[in-house]
Amino acid sequence: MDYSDGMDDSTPMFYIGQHETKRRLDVSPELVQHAQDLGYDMLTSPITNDHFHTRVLSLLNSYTQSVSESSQKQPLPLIPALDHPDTPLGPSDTIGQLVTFTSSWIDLSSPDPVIAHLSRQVFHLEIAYAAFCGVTNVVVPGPRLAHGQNGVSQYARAIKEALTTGSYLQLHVQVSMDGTKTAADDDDLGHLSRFVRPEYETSSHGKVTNPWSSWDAWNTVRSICKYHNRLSVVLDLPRRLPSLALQSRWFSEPIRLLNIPASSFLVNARQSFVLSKAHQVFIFRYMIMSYSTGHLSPRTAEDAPSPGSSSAAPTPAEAAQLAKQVGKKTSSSNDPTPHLSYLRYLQRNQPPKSQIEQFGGGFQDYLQSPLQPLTDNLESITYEVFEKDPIKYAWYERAIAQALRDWHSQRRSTSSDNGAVVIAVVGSGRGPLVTRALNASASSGVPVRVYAIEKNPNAYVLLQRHNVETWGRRVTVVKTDMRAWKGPTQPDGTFGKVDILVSELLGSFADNELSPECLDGVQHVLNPEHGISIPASYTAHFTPISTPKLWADLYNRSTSVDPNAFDIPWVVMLSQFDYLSTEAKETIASQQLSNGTKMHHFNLEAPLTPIVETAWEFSHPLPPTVLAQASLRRGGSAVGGGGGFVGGDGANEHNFRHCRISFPIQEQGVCHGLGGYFETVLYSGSEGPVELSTNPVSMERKSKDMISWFPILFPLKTPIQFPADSEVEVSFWRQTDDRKVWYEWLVESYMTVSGQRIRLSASDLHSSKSNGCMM
Ligand SMILES: C[S@@+](CC[C@H](N)C(=O)[O-])C[C@H]1O[C@@H](n2cnc3c(N)ncnc32)[C@H](O)[C@@H]1O
Repeated sequence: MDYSDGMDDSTPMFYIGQHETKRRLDVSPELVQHAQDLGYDMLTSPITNDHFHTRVLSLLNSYTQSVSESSQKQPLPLIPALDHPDTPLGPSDTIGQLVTFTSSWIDLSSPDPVIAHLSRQVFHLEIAYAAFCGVTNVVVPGPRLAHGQNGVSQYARAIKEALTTGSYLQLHVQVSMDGTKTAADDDDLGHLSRFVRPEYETSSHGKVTNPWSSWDAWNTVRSICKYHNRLSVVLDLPRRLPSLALQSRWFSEPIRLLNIPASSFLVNARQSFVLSKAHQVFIFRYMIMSYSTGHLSPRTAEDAPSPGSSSAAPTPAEAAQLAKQVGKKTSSSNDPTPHLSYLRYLQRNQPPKSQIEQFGGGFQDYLQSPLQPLTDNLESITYEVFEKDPIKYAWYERAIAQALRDWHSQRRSTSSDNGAVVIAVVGSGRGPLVTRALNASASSGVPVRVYAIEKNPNAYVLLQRHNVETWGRRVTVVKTDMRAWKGPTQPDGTFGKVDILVSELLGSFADNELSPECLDGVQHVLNPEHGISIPASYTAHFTPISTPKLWADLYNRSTSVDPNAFDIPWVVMLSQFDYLSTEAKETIASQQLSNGTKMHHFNLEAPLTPIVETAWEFSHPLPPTVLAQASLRRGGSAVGGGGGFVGGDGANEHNFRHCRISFPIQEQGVCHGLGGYFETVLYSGSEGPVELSTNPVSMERKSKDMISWFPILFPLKTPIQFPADSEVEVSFWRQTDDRKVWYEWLVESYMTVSGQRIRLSASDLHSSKSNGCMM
């Protein structure tokens, strides 16, 4: 089968994945087996059938009649318990292979109290029976958006109540990606909304046109349900996908199932069902995410399940029909499951994973407390992971080699007696940067004398071993805190100076592993005339993000094991999240279809660029005056060094930082925290800068495929909700006393109305002081 051909805009011929309510077809284990023989993983089934539906309608009819005949107030109708003919389901060994649906003809968000009351009863009867049978997956049609916010809250309340039933039920709220019609909006004759009394009628037949309305509704539902971990989304993919901003927002949500209606498929010139390029890109991204977040259990490429698509799961009636056809399957044109075959084709032809996706497999959205290499001694395995980075060490080698070449060409004097440039790798770990310094010397032809300084006594053993086995005893290994090192010991017992200080003490937010404090403390060994530091400078960057998944994780921690969870900056490979502030609105591109028509979609070639701002910068070496003042405050002498690390109040004042930055917000959203990144200039000389970056805006350009650092998350205890076209203002502090360094952060939301700037809401002032880094 060839899916790659030009696409046609004609309407597909048949539908799959509609859950069956009209017929009573019991979900037997044989039927489930048939579906699996056809290559499906799951089967969809309604929880109740039209027998039950008819019973409820007749109850409503008799109630309406009795109200019209009697002048007295009638008690609200009560639906009796389910009867055996009301449901195709029963407990069985195969119940786990079902995706079940609650009735789409009820209206939990109805403004009419009678309809709402009946709907709630139907819903709770169905949920209770599904839980009793051992069902795990229940799809609930989303709220009717035309009923407005009140209807959504009412709907959310019912969902919250349902979540207390059965501790294994996963409730999936079915919403359309772009606010268009969903199953809940069906207006067939049996829908309860047809029976709404005139005084409660809303514009429910009016079209909801805001594409963000279903995301808004979902946001309300999950907020009211406190980000419950058994509550997720079934997303209906329309034929034309909405803006990339809205798509990207959905990616940050817990999507468990994609529903791809047959009407969203195109037919190509070879009469095969295919999806548009935009759909393919969306599905590929979803596939990566589903596997990485454990939504789907990965299998081998050949027999991997369809991508969580309820479209790929047939109904009992379809499975029975397809089971009859399967024997006839001889050629591709006779394929009884063409949509499923196409999804499996996409699955086999996914784009290759990036370095970071390969390396980070299993780490996506996994919260880790930041390393504190100054206080703690790292284990060998941690160093081993660093050393796998294909970029970081190569870039350091480039930087050192360039510095040596410049040194040589500028005929600078050196701090050694034999003209060799003195290099000290401070915080050398197991020694990879020492090896790179020696390589740089060899490649540039500039002789060096190398010192390896490390305070971790265990890593020190390996450094000594390397020196004997690999470096030919060319390196002087010293076990000490770099701040206590007095410099290279000279033959006369005095201490010499260093020409180039090489260090890698950077954390995910640049300075969070106390690189500034350590480098200040060792700067006294650096040649004051022309000594250089690699890195020369580093900057911390951040941007507001939405990350419901991580917020839910932190909320659970904060209510159980870790009450401070929201006051800790977490290192995390951000995966299921959305940038809230992006460069200007996206552009529209059009694709010419083979029948001549044009299909418009948001420009996939120009993805949205986040706005990531610089919080602050640190440069090394410090100007001598700043260092002298700090040293005096510390109680040491203004010249020389080793005056002790921890001193009087204000000794580290020069490493205090503060910023207040405003981010434009294009679309409505919820901020759950700040994503933090860094950039560093290792060396900038006659050949231009050598830089590393984890900043999403520059990482591709500066250090593509670097894997050593994940971003850092500064979370917010109370998510900040804001409207479209507003502003988020972030205040950030790097605080320090004479013992510790920590961060404080505050997020506020503003909107300008008729020229007046209004403060809408604000987060708590968060502080990581109790978890700060000891100096
Ligand atoms: C992030 S690791 C980098 C190790 C190695 N340079 C690499 O790139 O693989 C930082 C190293 O610096 C060491 N370190 C941190 N603070 C130090 C200090 N004040 N004095 C000496 N070593 C320090 C840690 O023990 C650790 O080995």
